[in-house]
Amino acid sequence: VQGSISEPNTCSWGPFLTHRELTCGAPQTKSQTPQPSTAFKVETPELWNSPNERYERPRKYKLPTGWKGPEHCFTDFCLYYNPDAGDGGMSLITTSRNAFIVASAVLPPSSGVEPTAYYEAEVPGKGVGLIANRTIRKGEIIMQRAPALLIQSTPHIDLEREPRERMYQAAVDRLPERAREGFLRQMGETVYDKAEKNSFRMFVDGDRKHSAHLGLFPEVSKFNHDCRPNVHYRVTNLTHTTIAVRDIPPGTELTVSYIYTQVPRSTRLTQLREWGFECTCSQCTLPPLEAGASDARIRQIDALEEEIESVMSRPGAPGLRPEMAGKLVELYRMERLDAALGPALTRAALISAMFGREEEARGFAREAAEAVERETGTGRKDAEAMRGLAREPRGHWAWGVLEGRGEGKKNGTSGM
Ligand SMILES: C[S@@+](CC[C@H](N)C(=O)[O-])C[C@H]1O[C@@H](n2cnc3c(N)ncnc32)[C@H](O)[C@@H]1O
Repeated sequence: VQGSISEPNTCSWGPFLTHRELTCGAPQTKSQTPQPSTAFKVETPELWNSPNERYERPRKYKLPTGWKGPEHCFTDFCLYYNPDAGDGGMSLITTSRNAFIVASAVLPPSSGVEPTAYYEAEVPGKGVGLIANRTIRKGEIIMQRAPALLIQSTPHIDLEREPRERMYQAAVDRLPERAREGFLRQMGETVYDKAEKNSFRMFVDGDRKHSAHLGLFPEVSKFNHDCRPNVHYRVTNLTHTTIAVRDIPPGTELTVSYIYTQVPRSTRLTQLREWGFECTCSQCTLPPLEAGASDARIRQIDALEEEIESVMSRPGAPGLRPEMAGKLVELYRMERLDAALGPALTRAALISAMFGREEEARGFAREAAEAVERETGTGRKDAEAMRGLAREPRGHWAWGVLEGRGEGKKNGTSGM
């Protein structure tokens, strides 16, 4: 599973990392527009005191008290560990610089809903999964966790099997008992296999060399995949956060998406096969007629987003129509793409504001702020901008710039 310490949405849709796909979030570019801050930049501002700090000359990386290592080195990569770090112990296989960054980071304490809000159970066709024990409300944080194990991608890919297994085994052995047991309960035969099947991609040092890591969060790894998940996850500042994107009734499985899902079913199935399993989620197993209708909606979403993007990039946005806003959001909702609503609601709010449709603009903007925050974390500029629009649409830069145009012109004629 993926994510980055920094840009919250970076990679945060494709879940478990494989070395087949090391480019951060490659397939997701499209869905991220129009929020520039969620583009696939790999930045980790939260871990540095000043923007320049990460460019300072290398220094001696003296690890804070409690950290041990280096051990079991392979070229630049060694094992470091601290039984008191994170949520109950952390092991790192990385460079001394990265170990310093991670060891010095101040992580939020583990949090989320009470442990009895969900339970583990066998889910037909998927292995073990997580089931809601009570209604989990949209917006509730289910788990916020630090990694138990971080492995830099280079040794994961380059190291030969035997020394790698020894190094990984040592990293797991250094974890306190609870974290070690959690790690070993993850799906997979060997330690390497478990890392392959259960890790999230993370970047500890922006776009610098050796920044990419596999992050293992044993509790989080019990979420199964669904192409229309009811839980969104993000990886920011070394922390993995899962959050409900709709109300989840008791007895329902909690799911995240391992891939970018706004593609036709056949593409999703192929990607998940590469991943090593045949997807049995409700969307993948739809009868042919419904699967066809779903694919058609995905194509419609694509076409509409492209059209909106294209017309909005031209002066006066010729061809933009107010009804495009509601149509886009409606398609997302019909497809149950609740985990990816932020950009669509943001677009809808802006279009409504441009045409001076106050109530619509306020409504979309309010929802957009919540969705963007769920998807990218709190304190983001995009969410703040949407809150501003919801509060005071008439004060927004987009307000009324296309007012009086487009009403009744349903077929793309701009009237400009
Ligand atoms: C990270 S683990 C999820 C937890 C796992 N089910 C377990 O028992 O520990 C990922 C694995 O779960 C299974 N899985 C997850 N989602 C699935 C789905 N939608 N359809 C079929 N198998 C799924 C696959 O075997 C996949 O490799």
